[in-house]
Amino acid sequence: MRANKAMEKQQNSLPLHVSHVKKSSLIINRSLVLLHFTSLAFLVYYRVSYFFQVSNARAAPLLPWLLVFAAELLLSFQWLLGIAYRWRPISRTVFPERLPEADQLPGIDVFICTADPTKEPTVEVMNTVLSAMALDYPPEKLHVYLSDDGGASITLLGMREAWKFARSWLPFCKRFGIKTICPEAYFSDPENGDGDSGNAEFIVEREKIKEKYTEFKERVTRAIEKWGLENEGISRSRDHPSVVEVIGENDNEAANEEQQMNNKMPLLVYVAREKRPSHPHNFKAGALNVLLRVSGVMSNSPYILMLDCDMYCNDPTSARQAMCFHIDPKISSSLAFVQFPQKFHNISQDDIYDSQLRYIFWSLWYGMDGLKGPIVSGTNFYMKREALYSVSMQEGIDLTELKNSFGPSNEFLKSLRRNSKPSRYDNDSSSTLLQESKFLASCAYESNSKWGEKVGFMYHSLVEDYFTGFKQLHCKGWRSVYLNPERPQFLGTSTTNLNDSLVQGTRWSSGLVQVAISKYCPLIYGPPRMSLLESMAYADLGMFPLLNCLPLWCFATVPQLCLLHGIPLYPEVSSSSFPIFVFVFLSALSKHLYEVLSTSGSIKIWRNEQRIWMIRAVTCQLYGSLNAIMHKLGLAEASFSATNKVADDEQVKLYGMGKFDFRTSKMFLAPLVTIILLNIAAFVCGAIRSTIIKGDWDKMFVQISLPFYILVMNYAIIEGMIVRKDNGRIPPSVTLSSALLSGIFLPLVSIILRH
Ligand SMILES: O=c1ccn([C@@H]2O[C@H](COP(=O)(O)OP(=O)(O)O[C@H]3O[C@H](CO)[C@@H](O)[C@H](O)[C@H]3O)[C@@H](O)[C@H]2O)c(=O)[nH]1
Ligand SMILES: [Mn+2]
Repeated sequence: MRANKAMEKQQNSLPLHVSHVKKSSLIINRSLVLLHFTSLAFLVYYRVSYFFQVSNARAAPLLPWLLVFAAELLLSFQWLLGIAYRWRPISRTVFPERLPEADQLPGIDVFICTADPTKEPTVEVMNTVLSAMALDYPPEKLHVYLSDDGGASITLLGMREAWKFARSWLPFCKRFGIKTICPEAYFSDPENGDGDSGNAEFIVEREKIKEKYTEFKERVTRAIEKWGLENEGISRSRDHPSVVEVIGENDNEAANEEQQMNNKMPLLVYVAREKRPSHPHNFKAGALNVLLRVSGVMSNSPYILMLDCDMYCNDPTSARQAMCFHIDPKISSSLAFVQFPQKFHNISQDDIYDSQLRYIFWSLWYGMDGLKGPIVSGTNFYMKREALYSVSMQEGIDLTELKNSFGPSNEFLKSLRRNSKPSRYDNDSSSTLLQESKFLASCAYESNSKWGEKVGFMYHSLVEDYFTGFKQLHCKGWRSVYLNPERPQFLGTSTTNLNDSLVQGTRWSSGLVQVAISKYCPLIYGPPRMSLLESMAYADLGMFPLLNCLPLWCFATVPQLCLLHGIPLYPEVSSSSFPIFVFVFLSALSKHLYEVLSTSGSIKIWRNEQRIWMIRAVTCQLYGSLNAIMHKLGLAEASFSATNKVADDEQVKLYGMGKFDFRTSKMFLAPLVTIILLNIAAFVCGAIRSTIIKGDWDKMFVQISLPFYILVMNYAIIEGMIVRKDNGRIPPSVTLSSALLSGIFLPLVSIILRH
């Protein structure tokens, strides 16, 4: 109701947000598309006409030739899909100062997920909780829920401690206008300029709060030590009943103080859903669905902010910024969510693993915003609750039908109808509501319902965000917007070592390919439901692991093996078709270079991104794709291994120096080492053979240049194999065994290729 009033008022006043098309990128992008398209057309013409030559006029056996052509086609197809992102990039600005009065703003529920207290340190998780509580929003309209999939008592204890500290932290932030509302970030950077350092009162207060924060951390750390000893070797995360606790509920002293000082606190709720080994728990999507239900009966805010536990609020204004879109009557009825970028506090200058996902958040999402909006990106978005329920909530819907979709809780069904009227959790009904919440968080609740399939977050894929955004939202006509203000609104912990980055990449690839090879493949499921460009953008993301790993494996091996046998696969330097290949290669590189440079990157960043693109394609994208295929065949189970957020000093140091940390499994190292060894062999032998012995270098020019390029770009791997002596190098045993394996395996492949 209130939100509606706010909307009416808004109708006639100044706009809350504006968008503008990025004209110069649009022109440059479309020109590059035209150039690249023309050169690709020539390339395909060359290959196809070669194919129709009389067989004895052909210089190469058919198989390797077909393989490189297929690889060229796959990469070209991927490029074609990617046009969608470049077509019409837009950017947005908001004017939160034009928002209506606080009492007219709609309620917000914040969902934070944590899964494992050993990988996700409790103090860090509590910092996320505290930062969310300190958002600049009316406290009675803000409700923070933490889902603990670890079911760990230490997390609950951490919440109680965090609540106590919040009673000092929140008023402090408000009183002095603190922007860095995450206490750890605030206190670890004394020069952040937040607050008035000339003000004596502020300085005294800050010292007091700092002390309180240190005490808070000490109490949690002591509790962790105790908990660690008691729980050594026991894992409760898979077998426990549901626990729901409203934090600070029975704290009478606090309640009095709240009243006296007019110092209201947001509602804070701990939820550990029931887990039983016999029940699939559907990872993060399962946790989010439980939070949707529990919050539905407790606060039922019409908007939800989703946060991972490793992603804290770095600025108090994101909620108000997001509301600039959500309460705008012109777009509100079709707007599902406002997405902010994922940005990270632990990125080094070189960012060798592309941990900041620059490409996605600095370029692709602007392009999607010009279509129907960016993809749900896991965290940092303000979602309309109703969009996830995917039923229109008019009165009079059949009750059995609702129960079939949403499960048996009457209390929850009631919340569906009150959608825009949040009912604040109050003491009178507390024990019945808690009972109901525990029921809503039990594992049996979802059986015989449509949760995960038609309602809430989707279970079908390990990348629940991508798939939910696609099937539940954009395919149903909802739209989204992307907002990337200068000051990062959220800051997270990214993976900054090779192992974590590849493990995470394998999970993402597997989840994306799961969708791509199902009936929900965006190219098939999308077009009847959304525009072609939008389907292409979704398809590009869903298929990129497949569209990268196959061609890159091919380019890393086939031309090289053929070079060793003197089989040419490309036109000779003097041929009129030679420039086509040079042009395609340069045009592809320059497109990427333009995108890096125009988003404040450097040539070094460009090189690093090219390198990690190659490394990922032949490792995690291959394994992820295979995993998805095996899963489809019923040969593998889905597993979500959460990334490790505990920093290791040595790893951090190597990452900071821009040096690879090769301490990862053989599964990832073996392909890298094998490919490098093959390329060294091909380059050295091939160059000698075709310049000195045979003198056919102009026929072999491309095939000699390719391994050269690969080796130069990936010098870091050679260095790791041969030059480096530190702990992060590639163990000589791995190099040796890869050499042995390829010594046996490659001659076999060569035999096949020659026939
Ligand atoms: O069974 C689980 C597994 C994970 N999580 C939580 O999910 C979040 C994301 O997990 P994380 O290990 O940090 O994975 P990332 O790869 O960093 O996450 C990215 O990829 C995920 C999909 O794979 C998205 O959900 C995330 O938002 C996105 O940041 C974390 O808060 C976890 O605590 C759960 O709640 N339950
Ligand atoms: Mn994460």
